[in-house]
Amino acid sequence: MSESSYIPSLADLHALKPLQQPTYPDTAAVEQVVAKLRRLPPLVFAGECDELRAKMASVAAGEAFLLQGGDCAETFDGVTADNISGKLRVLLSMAVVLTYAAQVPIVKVGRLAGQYTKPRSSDTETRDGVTLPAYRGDAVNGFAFTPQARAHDPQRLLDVYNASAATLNLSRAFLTGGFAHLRSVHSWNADFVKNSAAGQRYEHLASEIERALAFMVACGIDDDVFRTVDFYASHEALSLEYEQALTRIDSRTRLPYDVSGHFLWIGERTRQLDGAHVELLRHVRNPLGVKLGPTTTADTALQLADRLDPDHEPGRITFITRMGAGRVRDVLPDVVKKVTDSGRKVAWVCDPMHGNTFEAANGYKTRAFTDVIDEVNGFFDVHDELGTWPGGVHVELTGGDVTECVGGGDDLVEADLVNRYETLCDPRLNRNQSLELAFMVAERLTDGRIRRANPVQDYQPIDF
Ligand SMILES: O=C[C@H](O)[C@H](O)COP(=O)(O)O
Ligand SMILES: C=C(OP(=O)(O)O)C(=O)O
Ligand SMILES: [Mn+2]
Repeated sequence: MSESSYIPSLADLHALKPLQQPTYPDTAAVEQVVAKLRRLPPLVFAGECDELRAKMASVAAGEAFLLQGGDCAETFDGVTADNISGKLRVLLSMAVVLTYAAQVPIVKVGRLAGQYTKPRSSDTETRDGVTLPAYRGDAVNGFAFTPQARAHDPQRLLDVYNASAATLNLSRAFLTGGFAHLRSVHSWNADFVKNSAAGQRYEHLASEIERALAFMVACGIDDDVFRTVDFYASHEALSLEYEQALTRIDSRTRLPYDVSGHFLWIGERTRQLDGAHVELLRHVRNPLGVKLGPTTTADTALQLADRLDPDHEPGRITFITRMGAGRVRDVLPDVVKKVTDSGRKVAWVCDPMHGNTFEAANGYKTRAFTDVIDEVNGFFDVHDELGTWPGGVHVELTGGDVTECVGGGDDLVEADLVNRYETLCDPRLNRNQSLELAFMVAERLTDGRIRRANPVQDYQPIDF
């Protein structure tokens, strides 16, 4: 743990030649925006970040499971009540499936209220012979394919702050105001999934929960303890201007926290050991994620852990592995084994999305649900084999009925992608596919729990 109040300056960070940054033409305008951001109040309370770090320590210790999900790229237009409640609904229903079926405490973290900046494979995009800057998320530029929209505009960082504040405000209101009450477990299911196999499975489980709650109430137990849930916000800490301006000294501890979100992660493309993103985040006290792709070596993971968490603080580091379905079984074992053998207890989380993207024949960027499931199975297999804890999943999803990933119960095919392809960056699981994933993960967790409880007996997986 860094016990110092030191916060690297933006000039020092830029001297490290950060990757994936916007090119702002007007430096005075950037300075003005940063000065405004510095005056704005924190979006989250540092004490909440400590609370989440303690929960992530339970994940690392094998006593809880992380569910982290939301859009690949949030958009300013997407800050609507329907959209926000849709994402919360799907996350709450997934969490209830995991908690009830697998009987493991679930740490719930949204990819929201700050997920506005995207690293890209290419700096430019070409359409019909016209080349413009690539879309880098609403924090940087607009999606419309015009030179005006694609120009990098620092004023957008203030819009990110406002959109994130509105999203957090409504999320907190929903989650503490009754929307998340376990009594509402049926109402989180959307009409369009009620008739699907996953939707019906969910309805069945929701009815069981309702009966259990009614039983408790009849026994004289107040079910008000189920009225609210703990929920946290996370995003990739990519924009140095935004993240540095929102890094503040906490009045309780006198230590720096990045108060733009509770949990921040460093992306696969910006996790260089001596890079600016590692430099900024190693000085903040938030729980941190680091994405690890298929080229990661155990040494790299260990060096990152040493740099970001020199004191081996419980809950500080989460490695979010995204190796791809075809690589996870080859690459992950050595990384997990060597990190574990070093005595480190990190949280291991599977992102089954980013290693499984491909372009469909009709040009849409998509992912196959079978690959997503295959990577999650590979992740569980590797941890089962090593006796380590598969600590969570990190998923790009939405509450809507979109058609962005192929496969799943509705058997979406490439020709369906055109119907509701709404993401501005990567394809997300729709609500139905997300629920199916939750049931699959719950089965793996249940199998593991039974195996641990009865190590020498044969067992029949429970059908719920
Ligand atoms: O969300 C992750 C990245 O920003 C995204 O996968 C990059 O996509 P690209 O390869 O289309 O640039
Ligand atoms: C950019 C992302 O992932 P990665 O860094 O793993 O490519 C992301 O999670 O949106
Ligand atoms: Mn993505």
